[in-house]
Amino acid sequence: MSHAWGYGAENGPEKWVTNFPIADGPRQSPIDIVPADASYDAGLKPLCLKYDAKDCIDILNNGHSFQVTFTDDTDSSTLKNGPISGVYRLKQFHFHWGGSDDRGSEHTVSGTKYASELHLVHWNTKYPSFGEAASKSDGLAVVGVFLKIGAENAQLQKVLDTFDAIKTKGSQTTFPGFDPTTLLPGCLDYWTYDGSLTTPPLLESVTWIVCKETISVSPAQMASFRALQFSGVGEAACCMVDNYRPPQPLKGRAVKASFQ
Ligand SMILES: CN(C)c1nnc([C@H](N)S(N)(=O)=O)s1
Ligand SMILES: [Zn+2]
Repeated sequence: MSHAWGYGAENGPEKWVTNFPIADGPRQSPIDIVPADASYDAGLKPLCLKYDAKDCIDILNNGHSFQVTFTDDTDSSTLKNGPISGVYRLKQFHFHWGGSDDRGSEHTVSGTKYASELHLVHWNTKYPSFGEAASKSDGLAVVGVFLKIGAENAQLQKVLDTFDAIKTKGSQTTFPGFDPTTLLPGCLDYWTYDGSLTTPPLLESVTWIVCKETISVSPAQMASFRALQFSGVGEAACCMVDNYRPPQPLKGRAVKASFQ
């Protein structure tokens, strides 16, 4: 790959293996979730997500997506229970989306693609930092939520209202006091499996927790996502669309369901 990774024909998901050979590893993400093949596990606990809006710091266009970053030096915004042991701290959340409403999610459900997918990224506090945790098989836990085209999402709109300030790569603005709980579906039934980061370095350190229930997003709101740019100031403008990795081979992994 001649330059940094991205989602274009020259540097996109099919090319990542050149610089990141783990792209062909045994526990890559995302995957196609087939509910009929998922086994109900009565031992799976309900998710315990407790977030403090005071931990929300800023929002950044990182050239691949936009991310909302949280202070993670205390256990005030955490994920517990579910399929994990111990306490995982919220680091950031971000989204993936398509160039049109018929695609954009990373995980799919029996082949169904959603318009977007929210990822809430957490790290295991048995390790001293996110960076340390990211290299451990039980280091990270990402909660995924599908965005389905429908009614306008008023809570999501609070995030979209910052977009004029983060249009181009590297731009950021303060974003205090946002509670990501408001982006979660009412029902927290989930599928879970052992996987990886879905962008380079594709580290195989993620316990994926994908919610069965979707949240809504309107077509107009999706158009706002697509007005963001992969490109930086002074570069040829390139709309931020199709920033998703397609499903990867399951390679014998089990997908468990927290519900019957
Ligand atoms: C360093 N962090 C927080 C992340 N690195 N890669 C991430 C991927 N975008 S994902 N989709 O969360 O695996 S998130
Ligand atoms: Zn992601």
